[in-house]
Amino acid sequence: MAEPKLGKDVSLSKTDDNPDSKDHVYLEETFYILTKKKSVFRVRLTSKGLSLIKDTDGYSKEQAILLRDIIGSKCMRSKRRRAGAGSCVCSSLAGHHLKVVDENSGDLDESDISAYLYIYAYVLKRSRRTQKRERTTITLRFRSYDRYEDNNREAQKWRTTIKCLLADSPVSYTLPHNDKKLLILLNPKSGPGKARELFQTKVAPILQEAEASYDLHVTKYAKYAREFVRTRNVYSWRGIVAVGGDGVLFEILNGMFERLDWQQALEEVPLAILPCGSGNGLARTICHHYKLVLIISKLS
Ligand SMILES: Nc1ncnc2c1ncn2[C@@H]1O[C@H](COP(=O)(O)OP(=O)(O)OP(=O)(O)O)[C@@H](O)[C@H]1O
Repeated sequence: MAEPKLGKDVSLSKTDDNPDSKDHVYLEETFYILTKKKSVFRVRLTSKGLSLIKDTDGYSKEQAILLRDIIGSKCMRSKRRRAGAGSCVCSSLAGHHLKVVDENSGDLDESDISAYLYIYAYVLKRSRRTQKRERTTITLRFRSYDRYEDNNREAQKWRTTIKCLLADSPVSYTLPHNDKKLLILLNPKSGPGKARELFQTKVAPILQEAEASYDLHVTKYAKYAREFVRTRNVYSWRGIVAVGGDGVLFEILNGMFERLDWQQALEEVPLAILPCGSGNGLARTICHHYKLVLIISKLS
């Protein structure tokens, strides 16, 4: 059954910044929240990010998710319901327990023709003493059309536009693609020896949401990272990420400087550090210098 234009839902989390409303608007749709039927949301995708405008009784309130906090998005389809499970997908959505699966999963709910767009953001939250990034998922449900394929096309349009904006490439109907992977050099001995676990539990899921593919190399001995960077074709990666303490980044830098093409390599291949050491002094210094927030995640 075809839904009217308003027949779309959005579940969202609050943020405190507002993008400039004069920004270029790429896409705009109206959605409503099923739990609060009178709440109508206009969702805008602008060059600054997502703008969620709630209109109630002539009064309008705007919330925003800045583009710099958005890391990726994914189109999903609802999951086949098991016997005894709730019969209404919409109520699950309202309770944030919507079961969605990948489009090519064999577990699809063929009776739900909606396409769901999940947008992943890590929003900076400041309190008096701490600063942290909070994972936020915005779910947009597309069901204006009576065929899944048409709803999915709409959702894909949003996804492609978000991807183009994130990649800083011209907005088009085709996904921008960067076929280069990240090179991750991880020192399993750094700090309390938890780098591998931290990477798998905290970092890998974020890279997956961002659709950032990577080659992971675990260092086997001291000077492994240095030798690796000195001898490999570093241009085949889009960047090198040190996962460990100061030592592993120091090795990477030394490896770069030992190359004959060190100048070009340093100019073309960005370096990064994911602090997992004991002191992480270098990461702290870099963050302090660039006025960035250093967030050291702990295993729970
Ligand atoms: N597989 C390995 N086995 C033993 N040592 C290694 C291995 N891989 C790397 N190393 C060495 O471990 C040293 C220390 O690593 P790293 O700086 O990452 O951790 P850390 O000293 O605990 O952290 P921090 O410098 O923040 O205190 C590095 O200089 C590196 O040469």
